[in-house]
Amino acid sequence: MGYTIEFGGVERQPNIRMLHDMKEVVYDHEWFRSVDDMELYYMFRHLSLSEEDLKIINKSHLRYDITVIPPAMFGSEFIKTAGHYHPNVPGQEISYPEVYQVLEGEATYILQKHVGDDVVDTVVIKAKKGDIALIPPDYGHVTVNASDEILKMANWVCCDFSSSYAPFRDMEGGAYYLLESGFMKNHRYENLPEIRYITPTDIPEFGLFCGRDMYDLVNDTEKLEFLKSPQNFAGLFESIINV
Ligand SMILES: O=P(O)(O)OC[C@H]1O[C@](O)(CO)[C@@H](O)[C@@H]1O
Repeated sequence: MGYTIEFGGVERQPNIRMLHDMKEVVYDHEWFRSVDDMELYYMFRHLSLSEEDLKIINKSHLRYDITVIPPAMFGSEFIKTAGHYHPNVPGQEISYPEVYQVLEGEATYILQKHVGDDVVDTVVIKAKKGDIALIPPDYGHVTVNASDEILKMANWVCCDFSSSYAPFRDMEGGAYYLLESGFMKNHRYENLPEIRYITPTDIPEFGLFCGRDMYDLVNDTEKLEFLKSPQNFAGLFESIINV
């Protein structure tokens, strides 16, 4: 099967996340056992509109990706990404952040912050077309498509690290599942905080504006410095996540 997109006049081939990749993290294990493997979502990584842009992006140690998540249910749970954390920036006590923009459809971003063994903060950002959602340093994150439309979203991220999936797998998913009936705590996590809801927002300091295509930052990659050196922007991240 597969799914392709056209970007920069080129047909792009995705990495495909299969249902069986999600064995440990789905809420409804009974449903999981009752269905065959299937394609879930499509990840188009390292995109650029031109060769010139690609040189700039690579030189800047950045990555622009598009992810397409068609609507689906995992039994009673809405389709979601596997969930991952980013590692710390070498030599720093802070992990790499990321920024998403919804290109089509609606996204529900579920963020969780770990301190030691505990999740100390859980944040939900509901985003629609054009909206910007920042994943600050030290927040693991899952994207849910809780709609009946295709979700297409883009991200800018530093390309110098690999994501860590084990914390989500080990806990059988994120801190909260999003079910048809609403958010459900994952009881494998102890003392979970209640969800805080924040809204997508412009971040002028990073050149990010809801409704303005963030791909254009390829022409102003200094604005994306926060993705590589988050330690220099800690105060700003705090003010964005703690509104
Ligand atoms: O890596 P996951 O958790 O499957 O999430 C999917 C999306 O997240 C990213 O890895 C960026 O964090 C995208 O490249 C990818 O398409």
